[in-house]
Amino acid sequence: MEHTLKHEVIIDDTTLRDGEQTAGVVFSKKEKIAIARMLDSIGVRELECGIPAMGEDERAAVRALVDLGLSARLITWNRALVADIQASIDCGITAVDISLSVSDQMIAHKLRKDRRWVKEQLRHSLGFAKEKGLYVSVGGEDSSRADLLFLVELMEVARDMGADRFRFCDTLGILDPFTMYEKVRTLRTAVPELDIEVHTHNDLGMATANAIAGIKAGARFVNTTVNGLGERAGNAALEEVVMALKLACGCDPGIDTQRFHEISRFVGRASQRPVPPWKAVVGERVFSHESGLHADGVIKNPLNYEGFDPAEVGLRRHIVVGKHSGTSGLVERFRSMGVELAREEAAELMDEVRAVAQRLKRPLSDGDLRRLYAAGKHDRLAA
Ligand SMILES: CC(=O)SCCNC(=O)CCNC(=O)[C@H](O)C(C)(C)COP(=O)(O)OP(=O)(O)OC[C@H]1O[C@@H](n2cnc3c(N)ncnc32)[C@H](O)[C@@H]1OP(=O)(O)O
Ligand SMILES: O=C(O)CCC(=O)C(=O)O
Repeated sequence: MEHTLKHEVIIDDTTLRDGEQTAGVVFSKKEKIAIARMLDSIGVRELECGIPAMGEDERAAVRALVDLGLSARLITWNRALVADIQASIDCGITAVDISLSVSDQMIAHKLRKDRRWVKEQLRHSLGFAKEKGLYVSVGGEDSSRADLLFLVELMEVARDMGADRFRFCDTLGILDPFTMYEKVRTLRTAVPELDIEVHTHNDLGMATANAIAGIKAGARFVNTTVNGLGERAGNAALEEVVMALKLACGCDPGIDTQRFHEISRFVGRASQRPVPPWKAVVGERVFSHESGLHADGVIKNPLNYEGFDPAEVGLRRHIVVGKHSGTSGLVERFRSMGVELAREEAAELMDEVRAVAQRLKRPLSDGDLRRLYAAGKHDRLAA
């Protein structure tokens, strides 16, 4: 496996399509516009923005997004049906994902067709889309369970008919990164003329890892959603994929990450799926340090215990005082409250700090600390 990325990576964010498919989530048109503007402004180059076949409300939202004149390319999701594609065209859309189930499981038991039908339907719908001058991603739903030779056949049809890329979907989120790498690499080698897009789900907690594996195997496009929203356990999170590309793969996809926290909070509210404080990259508390040795290390030099500067994603560092604290963390926390505490004084307070944290089952607030300090001072005066 190659460890450094040599090719460009384009983020196609599908918060407004797969993200909104999270069971129970609905974005208003206004929220869709705000999300699209935010993603566009931070440099996301492509937005999968809806499904015009759904009806008039969805079409109105897609049209409104088209009217924004964003820099990002807008792409819609379509079944391999001329009517779906026409509905996208009617919204002013010039790029479409044409989706077909490609695993034998789904071909037989969902579409209730056979491989020949899938190939024919691809030819028919892709032919229509190209005739209309559209940019096309051919979406292979359930690619991860499909026969690779059949995928190669479909990709060859797609390539020969002028498709712009093939979307390899781990629809059920069942792959591990090593298998993902091998499958995408095989397809990339077999049909090098057709770009690959990877779409991963988080059912086994590997959406981001699989997205990165697909990119490392040669995929040029990657799907993400803000906060990892999406069907079931969600998709690869935008903030995770971008930071992993930058920090673990040495590849900058050109995104201004400083607004990640703000965008995450907005999408959390709009989706009514609040972001857990421990959510990787954007969780409110992922730069909180309580453990004595960690707090000491991070105070001396943040790089000791932080892989990147919290400000890079719009967050702040917190020194938390609680059951696992040590003297350095306590001194630093008092300093931030305007109280200069000698190390010895802090050491004397430690037992009480632990006891309070243990009793309350939570970290100590500024108020708790002031009370402890005042009581300690009183004791010291009395002694
Ligand atoms: C993996 C994914 O996330 S793919 C994206 C899926 N997203 C969504 O489903 C959200 C939006 N969906 C909808 O609003 C509706 O399902 C619509 C408008 C697409 C279709 O609605 P309806 O016509 O009422 O049908 P329904 O929802 O029951 O869809 C099932 C039909 O679509 C067919 N179908 C499913 N996928 C495809 C495909 N890729 N290409 C062609 N037909 C397909 C099924 O075979 C079935 O056809 P049948 O009734 O002849 O058996
Ligand atoms: O484009 C496609 O075929 C489907 C994309 C998708 O949402 C999935 O497979 O999970």
